[in-house]
Amino acid sequence: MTPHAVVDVAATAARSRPDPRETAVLLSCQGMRVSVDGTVLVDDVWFEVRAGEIFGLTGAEGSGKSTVLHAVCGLLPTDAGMVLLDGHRLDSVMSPVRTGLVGHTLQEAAVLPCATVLENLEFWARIHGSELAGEALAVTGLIDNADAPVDRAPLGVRRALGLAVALLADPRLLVVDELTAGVDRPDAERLLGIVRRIGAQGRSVLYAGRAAEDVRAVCDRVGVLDHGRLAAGGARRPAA
Ligand SMILES: Nc1ncnc2c1ncn2[C@@H]1O[C@H](COP(=O)(O)OP(=O)(O)OP(=O)(O)O)[C@@H](O)[C@H]1O
Repeated sequence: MTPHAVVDVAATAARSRPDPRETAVLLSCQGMRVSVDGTVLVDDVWFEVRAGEIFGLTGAEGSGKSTVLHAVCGLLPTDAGMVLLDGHRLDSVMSPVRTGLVGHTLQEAAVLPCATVLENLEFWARIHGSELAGEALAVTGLIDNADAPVDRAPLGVRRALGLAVALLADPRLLVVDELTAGVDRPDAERLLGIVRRIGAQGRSVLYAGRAAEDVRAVCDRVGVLDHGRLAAGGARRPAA
């Protein structure tokens, strides 16, 4: 079945990575419905994220973006439809986060507020048994802020730390929520640059945010959520 209400942004720039329109489907969300205490939060949500693709979800406050992301990460159960990750039904496999298939920015990364950016990253690296702290530090550009105490670091640095932590398990799919909300413009641009770099490495990204301009600036294709349902929408991705 074909996902609907998603506009193909199409490739606008020459890329070194494979064209995501021609790669295998990594995430397939087929008619997802999520309810909490009998209230339907999202319903009939269809979209696909292909290998190496940056797929965006945007929509107004409360439209259901975070709900979809939590369900994709296995953190909220779906009660109708099907979510396939790498061809496997989400409800029939181990937590995609625990298995390292999916990494996300849905939890607070700066858990040691008085410690530095690097110490926080190393803390999470130990939790994940990961040796990728150096690589995560490099791709997020946090090398320059490694010694900054996180409680005094700008929000943009804390958000970049969230991305770095999410990369520690080397996930096939990176799930990113509200990366630029409340961040000043220069830092927002830096964060969007990190997402582009991560995509350029061939990793798939599911990127959600209220700031439609930012979502369109980094994504290959964009779906717009409206009151828990996917409506039309789209944008063009600028040249790198
Ligand atoms: N645990 C919950 N129990 C009941 N209702 C919830 C719960 N979580 C979210 N909601 C409601 O579900 C709807 C969708 O919320 P969600 O956070 O997914 O939207 P969003 O698009 O991510 O919003 P925002 O842009 O503000 O982050 C909202 O009406 C919200 O109030």
